[in-house]
Amino acid sequence: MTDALLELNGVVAGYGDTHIIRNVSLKVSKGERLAIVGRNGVGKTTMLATVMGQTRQHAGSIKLRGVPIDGLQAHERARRGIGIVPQTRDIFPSLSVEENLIAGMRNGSTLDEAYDLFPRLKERRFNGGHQLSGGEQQMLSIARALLGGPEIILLDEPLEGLAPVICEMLMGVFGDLADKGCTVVLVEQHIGPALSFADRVVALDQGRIVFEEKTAKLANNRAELERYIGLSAT
Ligand SMILES: Nc1ncnc2c1ncn2[C@@H]1O[C@H](COP(=O)(O)OP(=O)(O)OP(=O)(O)O)[C@@H](O)[C@H]1O
Repeated sequence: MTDALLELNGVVAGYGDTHIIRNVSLKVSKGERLAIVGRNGVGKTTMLATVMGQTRQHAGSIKLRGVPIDGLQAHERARRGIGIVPQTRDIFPSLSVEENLIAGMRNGSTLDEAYDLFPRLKERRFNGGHQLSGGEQQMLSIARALLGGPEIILLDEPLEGLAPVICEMLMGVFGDLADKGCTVVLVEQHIGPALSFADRVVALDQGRIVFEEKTAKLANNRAELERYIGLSAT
């Protein structure tokens, strides 16, 4: 038995024969808010994709609630409770907002859940995905993932390219989700919001975890974290 909701042990993964994720071991507890940070190209997206079963896993194991999920297809992992909001958002441009949402529905979820969360999507429900602003597309991608009823949600740079007011609103939504017991893994370049949101931060460099700390205890080693991410943590 394990108290980790998600557990990676010695995971090596990449695309084809390449090794991008190198010997990563990480436990994520139920209800935890985890931030994953790191410079461009260090493997953050690949790590989330590996959890989702979208890369080639060369070694190690991934468990959800103590049960190995290695070898499962992405849709099977989704059915077991892992949701992802990819950096590319991956909405269907030719479908309406409502059709995009219906594509993500599972477990008796309703459209109203999405519309209560993002009233803007209700106003735009008959518009095509391609007609949405960047912020609306991100709302749609998040709402669609949530309609799958995930127990853990992986968010890949959800604030990228969005106006500050939208970023603030989305961070509020992620906070509410976590307060309701959903485990949230947030990959973020905006280190300030990531650290205010998270209970724990992990930094990646060249596919390895090089730093791990509870955010409440960061005061003493924040400079070390900043060295790894190469950004001012503001
Ligand atoms: N589909 C792919 N096929 C082959 N290599 C890939 C693929 N996607 C990413 N890579 C490579 O994997 C490495 C890690 O990329 P990844 O996107 O995981 O990094 P990241 O930390 O998320 O970067 P960013 O912050 O820019 O999104 C990079 O060298 C990238 O070129």
